[in-house]
Amino acid sequence: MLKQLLVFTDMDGTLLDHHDYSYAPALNMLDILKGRHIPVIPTTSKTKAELDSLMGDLQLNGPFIVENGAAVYVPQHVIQNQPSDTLASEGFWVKAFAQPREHWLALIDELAEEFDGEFLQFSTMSVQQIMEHTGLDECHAKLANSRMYSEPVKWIGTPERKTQFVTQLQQLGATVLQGGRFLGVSGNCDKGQALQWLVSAFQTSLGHKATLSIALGDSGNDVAMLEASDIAVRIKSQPHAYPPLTRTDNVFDSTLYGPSGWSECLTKILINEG
Ligand SMILES: O=C(O)[C@@H](COP(=O)(O)O)O[C@H]1O[C@H](CO)[C@@H](O)[C@H](O)[C@H]1O
Repeated sequence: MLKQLLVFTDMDGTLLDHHDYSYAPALNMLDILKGRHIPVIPTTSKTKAELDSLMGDLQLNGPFIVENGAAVYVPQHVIQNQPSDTLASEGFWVKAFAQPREHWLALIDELAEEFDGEFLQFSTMSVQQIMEHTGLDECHAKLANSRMYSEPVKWIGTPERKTQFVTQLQQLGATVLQGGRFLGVSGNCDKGQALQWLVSAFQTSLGHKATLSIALGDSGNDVAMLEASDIAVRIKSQPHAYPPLTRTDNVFDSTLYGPSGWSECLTKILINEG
């Protein structure tokens, strides 16, 4: 194989089942990718704390992208020379793209009165409420609320008011991305910018060897990385339609849901790419 394949994968609804967060149907493909030294790079709205736990479960030890592209974590054993614009922290090179969570909480507060009773947000929800709205257990609900750069918002008002809420947040300088369950409120960052930064860091560290990036996702917050990758895979979702893309080349749509669709499409791509 001439090119280094890189797999950027969304978590909820993609590698993990939307409802029970199982990745069992993807285990065989994860093994195949590991055997072929193809990095699987979680690219998610989840937090560093959640990823610290999930990376071990998935037996992954490479880079990952958190909070909808707000930060990229690259283990120092993967890329030895420090990429520019990164900080060194606990064995990682960390590239941050967004301001801290407190900044976005203050913006949301500015709209709290006008949209009173129309949304919930992690920072004011109890652990029990986060568990109810996510289906996560207590430990994982706490990890999900251990955020550095972004705030998940659960919209409970009408679709029209939601559009007004999002527009006002954008006017205040926020980027708002729709996940499977929540709106992610953060800065000028997305999974696509983070993917591009990491591909470039890999290329530099590999002596400018060609790469082939494959992105897999199911929701609105995956659109930027699906547009930015060499190959885009849209994973079929029970709660919503495939995310709309402007590109039409090198796009695969899974016929199966979540991690089953993930394995289905990667099997086809690996056959094509040899
Ligand atoms: O917005 C959502 O529905 C998900 C989306 O996560 P992905 O970007 O699909 O991995 O993320 C939020 O909810 C998860 C639990 O359902 C939490 O684990 C995440 O921290 C939170 O951002």
